[in-house]
Order: sequence, then structure tokens, then C-alpha cells
Amino acid sequence: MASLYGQEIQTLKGVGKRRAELFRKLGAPSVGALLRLYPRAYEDLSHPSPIRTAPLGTPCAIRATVIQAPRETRIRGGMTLYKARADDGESTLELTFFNNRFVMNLLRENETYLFYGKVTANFLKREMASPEFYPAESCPQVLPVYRRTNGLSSRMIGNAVREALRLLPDPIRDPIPPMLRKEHSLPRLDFALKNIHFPGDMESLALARRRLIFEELLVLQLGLLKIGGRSRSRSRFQLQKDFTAEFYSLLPFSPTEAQKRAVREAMADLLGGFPMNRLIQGDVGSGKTAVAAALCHSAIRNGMQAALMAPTEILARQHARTLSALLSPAGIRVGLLTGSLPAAEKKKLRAALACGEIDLLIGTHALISAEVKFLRLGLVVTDEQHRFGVTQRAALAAKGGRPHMLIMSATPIPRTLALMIYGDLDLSVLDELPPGRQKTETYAVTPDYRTRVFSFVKKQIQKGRQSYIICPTIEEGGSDMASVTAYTELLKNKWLPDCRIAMLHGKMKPKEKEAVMDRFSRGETDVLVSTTVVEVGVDVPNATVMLVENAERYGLSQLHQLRGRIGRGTHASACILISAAQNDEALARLKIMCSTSDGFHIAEEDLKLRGPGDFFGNRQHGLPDLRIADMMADMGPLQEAQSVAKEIFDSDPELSLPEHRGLRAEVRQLFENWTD
Ligand SMILES: Nc1ncnc2c1ncn2[C@@H]1O[C@H](COP(=O)(O)OP(=O)(O)OP(=O)(O)O)[C@@H](O)[C@H]1O
Repeated sequence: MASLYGQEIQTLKGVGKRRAELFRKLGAPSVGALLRLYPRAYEDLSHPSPIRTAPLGTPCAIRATVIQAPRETRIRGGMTLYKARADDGESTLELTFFNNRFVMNLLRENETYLFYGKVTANFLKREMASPEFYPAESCPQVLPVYRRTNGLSSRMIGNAVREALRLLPDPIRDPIPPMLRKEHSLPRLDFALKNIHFPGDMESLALARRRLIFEELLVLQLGLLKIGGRSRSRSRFQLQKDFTAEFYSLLPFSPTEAQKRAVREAMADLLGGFPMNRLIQGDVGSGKTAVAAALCHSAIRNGMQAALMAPTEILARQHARTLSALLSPAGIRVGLLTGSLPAAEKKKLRAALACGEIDLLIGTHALISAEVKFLRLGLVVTDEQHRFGVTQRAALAAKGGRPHMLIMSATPIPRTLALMIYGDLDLSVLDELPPGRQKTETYAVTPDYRTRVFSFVKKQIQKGRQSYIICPTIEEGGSDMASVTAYTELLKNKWLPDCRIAMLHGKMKPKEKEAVMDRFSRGETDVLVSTTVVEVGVDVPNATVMLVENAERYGLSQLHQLRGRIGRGTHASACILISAAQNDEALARLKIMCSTSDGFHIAEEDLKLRGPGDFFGNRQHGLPDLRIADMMADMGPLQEAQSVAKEIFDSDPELSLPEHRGLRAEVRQLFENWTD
């Protein structure tokens, strides 16, 4: 099989230069990759309907004999129509084909065929337009339907796959070793490939699917184990002493029980001698930063360096500000590295880092650039890891010779899904909010309420509180979408003329953004009009209003993140979702937002509404695309594959034993095509 990945698609019979390009577009540059391009559905031809009772408007199969061979008719616009007629002994079916002169040779009078397509009917006749058809004797029972692209029909793909299947070596080198196949009752790869494309019957198809899903998940898990660097070798960065108590004395508040538990769990990893690989999950505002800070503090007090990678520059700055205020009294030196730092300062910072003069480096993905070198990096914290791919995390880890890894995520997802996405990880959950928080009320209103909303915002300002207003676009673009710039002008000149208004969006220079954010955090701005750049992690406890314009534009998890920017202090807060939308899905989302503030519950609802494909769009989870397994549906096989992957990895982490070479080729194949 591995050799077929090296064989270009163009070497297949019937695939010329132009078509090869189309196959490449579909993700099949090689014969091997084509065999892994599984059908997206199947047509069941095993139970043809009589013409008279065939369902209308949905595809069905009809077995009938041609009683009138195709005849050509020219119609307007240079189109040619081919009309034929078939009969099943009881009724007649009209057949039409457009611009397809080949049917003249393929459909013969008095021969019986299986036609597949949609039937339409009027009082006089029943008709099928452009059906697929196969000679009745040699017709398969189940036909594959492929995801197609312009110029490449499902049938053409099927034909190419048939050619590719002929090239399978005999005997085939199966990536799943025989013992493992036997243990899990899985068929061989050649059987699986033949039957996933051209199933003998439904049972063989099910068997083939089961094997390929298992294989895909096994390969994925092996890849993640390898990238994640989970290893049984001892850590070079075992902590000798726990400094948590000292850290707690630096905090301006008492940690919650949940925070203490998470710190304890992670600290046990750090003291235990093996590299930590832990995910901290906590709802918005649950205080994940303090947990990360506790661990960085102890690692540094044990003589190591730590790094914290944040998804946006705003957030990196905020972390730098908070952590430097917290940790510098303990003599810890904090550095901030972002893309916008002037070159000379970057250089200085890098030099200080390399000679150990900086203990904690905070930054954006600039941290993973090749020039950044640490003296003794022992702990890497990534914030909001969904936004970083697994590979970026691995790149940072590679800087330190397997440092401890801590990942913080505010998107609560079910444990099993977390395992799928992060591979083999330990999990700590912050299931408690800091004390004194007041419930945030959420209201969904139509734009007619805007004036009333502004008078509410005004009252909050009079009480000394601040507000966020989120607009979906930066500049006016002719649509009825609110834009940050136009909105800011209206607020200043008309709606809230006496208030201090500022705006924030992604097109502003980093320095400007920084200044705006700084003023807002210091309470020098009353209302911040912004795009969703404030979505993750921004922490200004004095802000009590989150007003979202065109709220229908956002997914549930995103609205929850936005709402998480308020209710972070001890004041009562309100989230106001303004939307004129009338469609059911948007209304359902707004209703859920008003009825619950539990992030775990919202994530579940989001999954239900959007489906896992969207919820875990590739960009969010940073995993390679799965070709056959389904994140939600295949939990059982996932766990099975995961435990097998662990066993294999423990005994042969490089997959270098002869029986694991096939798996190694598949891991390489899956992760090579994976653009993060
Ligand atoms: N135990 C605590 N007692 C009181 N306040 C706390 C406690 N822990 C954290 N906080 C405060 O709560 C706010 C939220 O904390 P933090 O920014 O760490 O949240 P988070 O979990 O990162 O949330 P998000 O995912 O929304 O960014 C901060 O202002 C922080 O100082």
C-alpha cells in the first residue's frame, strides 16, 4: 500500500493531465490517496421499484427494458436532447439525456438496464432525467457516491478507483498487524478497500467501514502520541520542591477549591518525574490564569524557565501585565515577545532569554519562531490551544527537550472529545467560579429597543461601570451589518455624546490597540466598540455590559465567550443580544443564551445545532481531516483505538519494528497532508 502513495495519479488508465489536476484538487495526488478517498454515500440498487409506484422526487432504482433506443433532438441554445423509452412490463418510463451523445451507443433496444435517478410525473407520463444506468445482469447491488468536483463526476471517480484497486499488490502489506486484526475481528485491508468502494453487500460494507474507522483512529492517535511527545522516559525537568504555598501568599485573593485541586493535580505531575501533559478546562472567568501562574512560579523557583503562549497580542499583553505584577515581587523576571516588538528589542529579549535572564516568557505564536532559544525551558503553557494547532504546540515543546506541557481551554468539551483532539492528556476541570460573582442576565431584543439599551448603558456609566459593544464589521460596506467605525461615530455624536467612547479592531496598529486596551482596563474609557478581537480572555472586571449587534451572526460558543468578558467582578452584569433575525436557528441560539450561562451546557447545544464538523472545524481543533471516522459517532472505536495506540507506542515509539512499518507509513501520510 505504501508504494501506491508514491505512484502518481496520472499513471492510472483513463487519467490524463487535466483530470489528474482535478484529482489532486480532491486530495488524491497518488493512487494510494485515491484508494483512501472513500465514498460519501451509497446508492442501494438492490431493491428496484416498479415504474408505476416509484417514489417521486427522491433518487430510486428502476429495472426496465429499453423499448425505444435514444433519438437525438436539437433544442434551443445549441443543446441536444436524447430521448429514449423503457418499459417494465407494466408501465413506461421516458428517459431524457442532455448533450450526451454517448447514450446512443450505450443504451440498446430490447436490453434490460437498471436506471438510477429521480422520477417526475404528470398525468400522461413518468420521466427520469439524466439517470445513471447499468446493464441489469452485471449491475452491482450497491454503488458508491463520491464527493465530486467540477469536471469530475462520481462515476469517473468510481472508474478510476476500480483501476486503482487492480493495482493493489497481492499479498498486500496490511498496516494493521495480523494479531491485532484477529484480536479486534477486523478484515484485511484489501477486503476493506474493495468493499468500501464497491461493496458486495451491505454486510461487507459494514465490516469494511469498521476496519477503516479503526485504522484511521489508530493512525491518528499514534500520530498525536508522537507529536504530543508522550513518553515513558523520565523528565529532565522533575521539580524538587513545591512552592505553591508561597505562590498563594502572593495572590490578592484566596484560590477556589477547584483552582487548588487543579494546581495539586498538575503539581503531582511536575514532581512525579515524567513529562506533564495536562489540559485545564474551565468555563469563562473561572480563573485559569492563576492556576497556570502557580505552576510557572514553582517551575521557576526550581530553577527552570517557563513559557506562556497566548492566541492574540491583546491577551499576551494582558497576561504579561497581570503575571508581572504578581510574580515580580518574588524576583521573577517576566518578558513579553510579540510580533510587533521592534527588531532591536526582540534581539535583546532573545539574548536575555538564552542566557537565562528571563524566567517567564509570555507571547503570541512569535514564541515558536526558530530564533527563540531558551536556556532551560521546563514548562510550556498554551492558552486557548484550539487556536494553535497540535503542531505549533509541538514546535514549542521541541525547544526544550520535552518540557512539561499545560494547556488551558475555555471551550468546555466532553472528556472523550477532548481526548480525541488532544490525544493522550490528563484533564483538570475548574468547575467553580470565584466567590462573589453575580449572575449575568442575558436579554435578546430587536433593534427597536436600542434607545432603551443606551439609557441602560448610560446608567451603568453613571455608576462607574464600563461597557463593550460588539459589531460584526470594521467599516460600513453597504449591508445592514453594524460596523465599528460608523457605530463609534454615532455613539459619539448622537447616542451617548457625553461619554468616553473608543474603538478597537484588527486593522489597527498593535501600538494603537495596546493603548486603547490599556485605557479601557484603567477605566479611562466608558464604552469600547469592538469587533470580536476581545472575544477570548480579555479581563476587565469593571465592565458590566456586553452589547452584541447582529447577534445572529455568531455561534453559541462565541456568544458565550463574548458574554464571558463581563460578570468578572462583583457587580451585576447584563448581556444584551440585538438581532432582527427571524430564522428558527438564530432564534434558537438566542433563546439558549438567555436560558443558561453554563459553558458545558452551551457547548453541548452548540454541537447539536452545528454538528461536529462545524464545531470542530479543522481550524479550531488543528487536526488533520478525518476521511471516514466521525468525531461524535465513533466514540467506542476511538477508545479502542486509543488504548491500542498506547500499547503500540509504549513498546515501539518510533514504529520501527517490521510489523509496525505499515502503520508508520500511514501516520506519515495522514500528517503530511495536514496543513495546520
Ligand atoms: N479565586 C479567585 N478569587 C477571586 N477572583 C479570582 C479568583 N481567581 C481568579 N480571579 C479573578 O477572576 C478573573 C478571571 O480570571 P482569569 O482571567 O484567570 O479567567 P479565565 O479562566 O482565564 O477566563 P477566560 O477564559 O474568560 O479568560 C480575573 O480578574 C482574576 O483576577
